[in-house]
Amino acid sequence: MDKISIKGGLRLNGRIPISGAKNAALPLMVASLLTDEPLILTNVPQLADIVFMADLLRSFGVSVDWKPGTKLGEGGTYRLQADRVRGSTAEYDTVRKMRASFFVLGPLVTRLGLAKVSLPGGCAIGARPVDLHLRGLQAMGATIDLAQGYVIADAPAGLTGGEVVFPTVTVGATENVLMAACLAKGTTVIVNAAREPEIVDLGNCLTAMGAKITGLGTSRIVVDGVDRLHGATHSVLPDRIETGTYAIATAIAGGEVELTNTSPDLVASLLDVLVLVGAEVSSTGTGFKVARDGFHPRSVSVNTAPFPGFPTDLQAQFMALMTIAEGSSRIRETIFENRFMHVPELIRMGADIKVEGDSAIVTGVPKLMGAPVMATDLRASSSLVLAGLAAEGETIVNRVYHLDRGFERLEEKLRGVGANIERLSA
Ligand SMILES: CC(=O)N[C@H]1[C@@H](OP(=O)(O)OP(=O)(O)OC[C@H]2O[C@@H](n3ccc(=O)[nH]c3=O)[C@H](O)[C@@H]2O)O[C@H](CO)[C@@H](O)[C@@H]1O
Ligand SMILES: C=C(OP(=O)(O)O)C(=O)O
Repeated sequence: MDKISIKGGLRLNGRIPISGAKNAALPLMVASLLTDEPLILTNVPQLADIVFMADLLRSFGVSVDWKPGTKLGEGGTYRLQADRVRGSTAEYDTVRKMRASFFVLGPLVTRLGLAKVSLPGGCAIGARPVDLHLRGLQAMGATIDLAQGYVIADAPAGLTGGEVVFPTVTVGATENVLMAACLAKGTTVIVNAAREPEIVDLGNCLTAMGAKITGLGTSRIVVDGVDRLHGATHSVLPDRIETGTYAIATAIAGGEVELTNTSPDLVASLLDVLVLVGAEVSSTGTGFKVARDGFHPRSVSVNTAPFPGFPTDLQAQFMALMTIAEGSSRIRETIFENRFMHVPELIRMGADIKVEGDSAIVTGVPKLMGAPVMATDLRASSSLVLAGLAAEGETIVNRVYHLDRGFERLEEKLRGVGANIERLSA
């Protein structure tokens, strides 16, 4: 299994081009199931999860062709065409590896009247139930049965619009219901919808495919069903989690880095906090710059929250920064109940962190020390890379396959701004 070695202590300087968002690209690829015409997606990042999704869609008879981008940060182009959909079962082995596989449930049942998708099960960051996905589709007339670990959604005469009220903000269930509603008969109203930029991106693509959607980016989305959708070309929005991760990398290592092909608006909640930490942030034509020069970061407390709040997917990376800040911070995780798996690993590097219920109390130490570490999920792994940038000596991050799920050419991007980082192939 590959490992990543980081020799810490170097400041970062230069430019990092940001890739397309994994969490936008995955549901956008699934949206191809809603039409028999080609859906062309550009700025698609080259990641393990994208390859999984392409394989899953191929298993349903979708033709998937792609060509990679040529430059660092330039995404690939995917052409997906679901004119001969032949299957409607997403097997356990695929859904287990990648939870976004569950997003096919709504599109398959609305297009074919039947879908069978494995329950995803728990994962490293929490139980992650799918009850709200199912309740949403039931509100649109689907019959849901559970058998041998599979969800069977049945709507032989198609779905009908309804009111879907989410008691909790859920990105995935909003996406599942949004896609299903496009081909349902009548109007669907999604109440307490997620407002994440990835939902807006998906909605914009569906609109380009002929869907009738209003309220994107608000907590009330209204979809008037249409008989059919057509093909479209859509560019995947920049990855705000990758953007935020490299912004924090600059704050932890010091130096000045410009993040291009992105927008400060996507990570406004993080940038507000980084300014309090002591970083300088300034917009540029194609993104923004982050700089931290000559002084220690200050401690700032954060609570994770749905967009536009502080993203749970940046919590681990921000915690790495707080381990070397002056003073103490409280980092409260409100979205997932078990998203502190990075804490013991950061402690192995010399951090002072105590977990109290849903919060981690981080007291800054003068320096971290390199160590062999390993994380059990994607963003936790990236937090260990960031800690390694600031640590004295060598950090070896094991289980690199987590990082490959969500960070395109991470070593190359960090090396390009002066980090001493390399992949050690097994
Ligand atoms: C592929 C993708 O886009 N993944 C993102 C998506 O995950 P995902 O879509 O799985 O996360 P959700 O927004 O659905 O989860 C939010 C909360 O709702 C709960 N919940 C969710 C569904 C459900 O049926 N029942 C239920 O109780 C979850 O357990 C969690 O506590 O949003 C998360 C929250 O921003 C991010 O961390 C993930 O990176
Ligand atoms: C948690 C994430 O992904 P997933 O929802 O696929 O587990 C993530 O992207 O940080």
